[in-house]
Amino acid sequence: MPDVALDEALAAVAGEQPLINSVTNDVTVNDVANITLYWGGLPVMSDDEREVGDMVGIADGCLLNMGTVSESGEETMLTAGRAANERGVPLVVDPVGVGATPTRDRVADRLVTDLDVDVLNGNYGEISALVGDDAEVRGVESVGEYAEIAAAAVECARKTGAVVVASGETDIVATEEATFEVDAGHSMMGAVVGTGCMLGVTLAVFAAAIDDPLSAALSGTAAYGLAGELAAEGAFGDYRGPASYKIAFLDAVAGLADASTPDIADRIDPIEVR
Ligand SMILES: Nc1ncnc2c1ncn2[C@@H]1O[C@H](COP(=O)(O)OP(=O)(O)OP(=O)(O)O)[C@@H](O)[C@H]1O
Ligand SMILES: Cc1ncsc1CCO
Ligand SMILES: [Mg+2]
Repeated sequence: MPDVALDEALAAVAGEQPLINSVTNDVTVNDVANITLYWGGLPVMSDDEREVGDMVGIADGCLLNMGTVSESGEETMLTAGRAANERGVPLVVDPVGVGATPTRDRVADRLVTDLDVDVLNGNYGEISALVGDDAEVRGVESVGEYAEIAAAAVECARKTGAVVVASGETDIVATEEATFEVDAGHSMMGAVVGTGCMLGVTLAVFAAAIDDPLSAALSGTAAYGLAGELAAEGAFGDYRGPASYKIAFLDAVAGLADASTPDIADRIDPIEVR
């Protein structure tokens, strides 16, 4: 098992205060910025082709989220990703909606082929689609059954060289060599648009502060789920539905370091994948 203590991970983030450049979608950009700050990082959203390489060059982490990608945005993401690779800046890719349309399939393929991706996150449908498994992605939503999701995540790790986080009721974290189930989170997280996008930038924050991408992915995924649970328990105020839950969840992220939380190691189980 890699090293995954929650207090150490949060202290590493606080110590680093990593600057994260997110090239992300127009839908959840503000949530992605705020959660970066609430973890203890610094957000910037440069997405101008002329500037983005320089900004990523001085950043500590980079997120590429193709949720509303355009023709020019595709080139901007590749420029940002190449700058990250050249400068050794940890790179996270969220191939939002891959599997839904041929355009998204092509963009996602370019991102994972042309770039060295450190951590790749997507919902079950997206991870399955990336490796050519049967997947039902309607717009950006994963629908359908994914009995083989762990095998798909391992195949995706093999194909991309990234640490893969397949999000859903149980999150799967996979490398070519090892696979883990992360049992943290709450069903309310699935009722809020953008929890996958915010997981992506969370992984960038943790990867910027923790050298080993697998430790970063495991601790980031588990910490994120714990915040979701604390919010659902009402530890950050009562919620009345998904909109107020989102606020409580963001407060839980900001307050996680000071909250009394169970450690994350017992939420992470190595699993065998055929
Ligand atoms: N039923 C559930 N139980 C526990 N956690 C959940 C559940 N549904 C979603 N989550 C959590 O919510 C987060 C987002 O996962 P999800 O797979 O819904 O992302 P997504 O489809 O990419 O979201 P979006 O496109 O809205 O950003 C993950 O951390 C996941 O663990
Ligand atoms: C709804 C939606 N459409 C494109 S990106 C996005 C945000 C959630 O992935
Ligand atoms: Mg998503």
